[in-house]
Amino acid sequence: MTKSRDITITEVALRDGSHAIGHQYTLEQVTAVSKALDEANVPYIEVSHGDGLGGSSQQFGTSLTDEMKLIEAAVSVSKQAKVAVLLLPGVGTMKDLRQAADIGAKMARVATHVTEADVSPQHINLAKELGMETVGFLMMSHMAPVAKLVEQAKLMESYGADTVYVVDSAGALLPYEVRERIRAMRQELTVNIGFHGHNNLSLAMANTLVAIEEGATRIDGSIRCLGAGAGNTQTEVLIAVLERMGLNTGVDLYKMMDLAENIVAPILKKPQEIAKDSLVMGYAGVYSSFLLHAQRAAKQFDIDSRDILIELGKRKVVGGQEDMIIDVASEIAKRQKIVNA
Ligand SMILES: CC[C@H](O)CC(=O)C(=O)O
Ligand SMILES: [Mn+2]
Repeated sequence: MTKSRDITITEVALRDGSHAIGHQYTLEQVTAVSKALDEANVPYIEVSHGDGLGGSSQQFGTSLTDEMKLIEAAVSVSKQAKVAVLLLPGVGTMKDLRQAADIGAKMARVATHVTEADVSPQHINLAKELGMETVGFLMMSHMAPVAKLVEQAKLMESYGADTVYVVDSAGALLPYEVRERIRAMRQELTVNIGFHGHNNLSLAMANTLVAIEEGATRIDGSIRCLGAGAGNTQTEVLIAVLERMGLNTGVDLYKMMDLAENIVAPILKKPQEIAKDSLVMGYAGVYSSFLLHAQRAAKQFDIDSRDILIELGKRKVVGGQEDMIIDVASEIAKRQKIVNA
């Protein structure tokens, strides 16, 4: 019999990692990764477009493969793992959620900007009606003070979320900021608390451990750091660290290392690292999913991608405002032309 898990891992490479590869997952890749994750006893595998169900578009990036086909493939090879989907109300629809449930997704993670939990009740309710486990996912958590975050988390709890996540979308939170957020949520909420980090400031692991110390039991990771920006907390490393701490995830470390090395590494065009742009994202508090968009815009306008990211951070641009990246790039280019004239 499997020992009960102290920490429940959701592997997000097949969703968050979609940003890192321009949403170009193939059916073969998703099948191979899901099968190996299932065999390693990972309990939840998230599969969707990087921006969640319905994200495939010019604005966010067009998927190579229909995400429903990818979800179906993951479900078909998962014997014990449950497949999760992400949904941003306004991007994904009720119809998308029904279809995902029909083909076997068992968990719905309903994501909103940290101050906009009130757009999530219909989707959380529908997920519950469909018999799915529900998660409220408060993105860009660094942008709200602790009291506001707790207020929004309580709203999601009141709508029926089984778990509420602090999501450090920009990889901008410092360990003490994670501590105060998770501690306050633990005091005020009765549901599970989760943490989703990004490694732009090399703090994803430290932040995850602080979150666990303060009572988070649901943790996201991406194998080989295959996530947006510099990636997420690296799942196989986290499993090793938690084992050293005497915390059981139920996940097989050797199988995860083999999967990372043999199947996931070849998917990455180059190894994940904290390069200048991802570092600036953490520093300036910019959405990790903006990375490739900003790099493309920098090329188009022949300017420094860091200038775009710094300006996006100043303007507090949030998910869904990807069109601002081009606006900002074109303004910077014009300004620079005038200065250099
Ligand atoms: C745009 C959705 C986003 O990638 C969700 C997420 O993983 C995050 O905010 O970190
Ligand atoms: Mn993320």
